[in-house]
Amino acid sequence: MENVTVSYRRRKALDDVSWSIGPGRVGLVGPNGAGKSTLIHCLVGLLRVRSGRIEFANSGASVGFVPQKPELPGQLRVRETIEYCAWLRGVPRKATGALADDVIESFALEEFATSKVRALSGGQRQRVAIAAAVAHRPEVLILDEPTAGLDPTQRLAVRRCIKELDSVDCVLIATHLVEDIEHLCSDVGVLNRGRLEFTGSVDELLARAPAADAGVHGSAFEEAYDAIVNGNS
Ligand SMILES: Nc1ncnc2c1ncn2[C@@H]1O[C@H](COP(=O)(O)OP(=O)(O)OP(=O)(O)O)[C@@H](O)[C@H]1O
Repeated sequence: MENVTVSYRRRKALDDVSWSIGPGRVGLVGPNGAGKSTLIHCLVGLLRVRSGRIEFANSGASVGFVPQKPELPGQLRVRETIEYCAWLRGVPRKATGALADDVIESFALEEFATSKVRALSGGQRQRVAIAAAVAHRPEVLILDEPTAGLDPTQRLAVRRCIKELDSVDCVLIATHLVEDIEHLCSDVGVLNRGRLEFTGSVDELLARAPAADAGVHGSAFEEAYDAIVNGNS
């Protein structure tokens, strides 16, 4: 993305953001209201970019998206849901079954495959939402807060699924949880008040942690993040 600015009324939610994202798993962090969802909505086409531009390396790239609160049809069974989502993304009906079986296996969803979505726990539902978003084999996957509100065991299960996404060239993960970034991402962008204040590898971000107090109040990642967002050093 290049020089992307988005305003709601006159207030800038994204302010001249330029970022070359991926390949690999890339994190997007920032405080509440920093503009993370706005940036994601621009990438997936839910918001029209009127100032600046967004381009994918492969111009016909298919993009999968799991929003902050994925809405899945509760009355459908897990396998049907995944097939239905693949079909919605243009997969021919006769090919959806095999693709659903593939993701059900790689996400270890076999035991829920015939359960109705409304009977699933939050973590199970999130895994199904990710499986449904990748069944059509997109090159890019965008996840908005994929582990929010989950208990530690469910969080681990969701992270395991994200790590299984070998076929996806680039996964962008917006999250409040620094552990998600530490465990999943090689690169990270820090958004603050609409401005991209840091982009680089997780190691480069860690190098921003102030030496004093290291590890006393939080992890090195949290200290580095705080130094960037609040100028604390
Ligand atoms: N539809 C809208 N109309 C007006 N202002 C909006 C709208 N959507 C977002 N905003 C404002 O734009 C700014 C960025 O919001 P955004 O939701 O992108 O941030 P965020 O980083 O995703 O926040 P959070 O972490 O709380 O989800 C905020 O100040 C928000 O109040």
